[in-house]
Amino acid sequence: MHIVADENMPALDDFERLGRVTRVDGRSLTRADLRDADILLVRSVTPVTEALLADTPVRFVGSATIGTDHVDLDALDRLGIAFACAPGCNARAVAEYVLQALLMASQHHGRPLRGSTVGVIGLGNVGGLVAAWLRALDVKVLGCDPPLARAGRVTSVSLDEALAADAVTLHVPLIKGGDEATRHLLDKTRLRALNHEQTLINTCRGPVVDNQALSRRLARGDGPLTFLDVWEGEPLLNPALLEQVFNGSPHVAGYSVEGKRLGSAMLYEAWCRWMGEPAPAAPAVAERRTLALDVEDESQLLALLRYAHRLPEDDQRLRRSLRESDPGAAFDRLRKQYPPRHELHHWRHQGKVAPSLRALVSLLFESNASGSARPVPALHRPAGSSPR
Ligand SMILES: NC(=O)c1ccc[n+]([C@@H]2O[C@H](COP(=O)([O-])OP(=O)(O)OC[C@H]3O[C@@H](n4cnc5c(N)ncnc54)[C@H](O)[C@@H]3O)[C@@H](O)[C@H]2O)c1
Ligand SMILES: O=C(O)[C@H](O)[C@H](O)COP(=O)(O)O
Repeated sequence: MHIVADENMPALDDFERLGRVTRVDGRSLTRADLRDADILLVRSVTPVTEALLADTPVRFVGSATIGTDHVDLDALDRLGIAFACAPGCNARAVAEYVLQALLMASQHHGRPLRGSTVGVIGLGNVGGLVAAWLRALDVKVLGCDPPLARAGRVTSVSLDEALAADAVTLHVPLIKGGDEATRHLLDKTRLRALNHEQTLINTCRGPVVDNQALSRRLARGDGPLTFLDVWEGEPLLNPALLEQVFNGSPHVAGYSVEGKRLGSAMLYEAWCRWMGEPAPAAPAVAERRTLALDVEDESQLLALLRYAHRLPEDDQRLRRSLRESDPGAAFDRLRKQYPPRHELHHWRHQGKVAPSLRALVSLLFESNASGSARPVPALHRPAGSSPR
């Protein structure tokens, strides 16, 4: 068995037991790399197209990501190739990023997060978790998810109602065309309606916000306090826009040690399911070390989140990278060499917690390593195909 895998995927031990693993640069991967490959494992930087896979022996493609806008599922269907991805694998990492951004914004605006309103656009794995954490803090969540509302799974406000909140955070998939398109969901008109008292956070996909229109909006000086983790045109971003945002990062909101490992493990689980083999046992929960910090107010809550990850450091590294001769390569290098960052549930919390923060702090440290909270891989089987 020959497995071709993106060089930025950790924890491929299970696949290594299955056969030979060749590591490749996901951005420059070509069909020639797949001439004798059975399995292809990618991350979000590899466009998975008919041109890449036609006339190769690949029978299974796995993407260790939540987003799948880089994958042409119809082409995989036509070619009879199974596809797996990892919904929810890094949802906690993104939710911690968003919570930290919201607390930074509250400090900047000089008003508490508790009691404010937050528009959460998209209430799936990430948005649903963000909403649950915020409700635990007595934040008024204006959740907007028309597809889930149509399925009767949530109640949804309109997009314009959600955009009127004190802060707005985006968690939709990138859908480039058709009736459900989310490309430029925040266009010139919607961006015009946001003001300097508000906060805008985008951690889903760059093109969900019209970046040119956002830059023009921010240039007027009365736009929202903006946090961008994702950019139109990655790995090249608009340097003027980075200058204008309050905090920028190189598409790393989901880059936790746990999220990346879980992404790889979920693909192996999907492979076993595809092959009709028993699922691997969930890894034993390691003994957790203690994180001793009191959380008696929102500034201490911010300090707690920063014990795990400091958002301003992502921002400083990204701004420095723009001074390099090849900023696109620098953006990718920041992602490849991202310092190990743990999700909070890696530790066991000890310390005084204000009664108003107890519900949230206990959710932040809840383990999802096993049981019903453990995310399940998605496996797409092309009609009539079989693994053997
Ligand atoms: N920056 C990062 O590192 C990072 C990490 C993980 C995920 N992501 C991105 O975040 C996106 C969301 O992740 P998720 O796990 O929550 O995905 P998900 O599929 O679980 O949830 C997406 C939700 O958006 C809803 N939706 C679709 N169109 C909508 C619209 N027009 N308006 C409102 N809601 C709409 C869907 O019904 C769904 O409930 C992913 O698709 C991925 O692109 C980024
Ligand atoms: O969709 C996702 O899961 C994230 O955007 C993912 O973390 C992006 O990281 P990449 O796959 O590009 O390494």
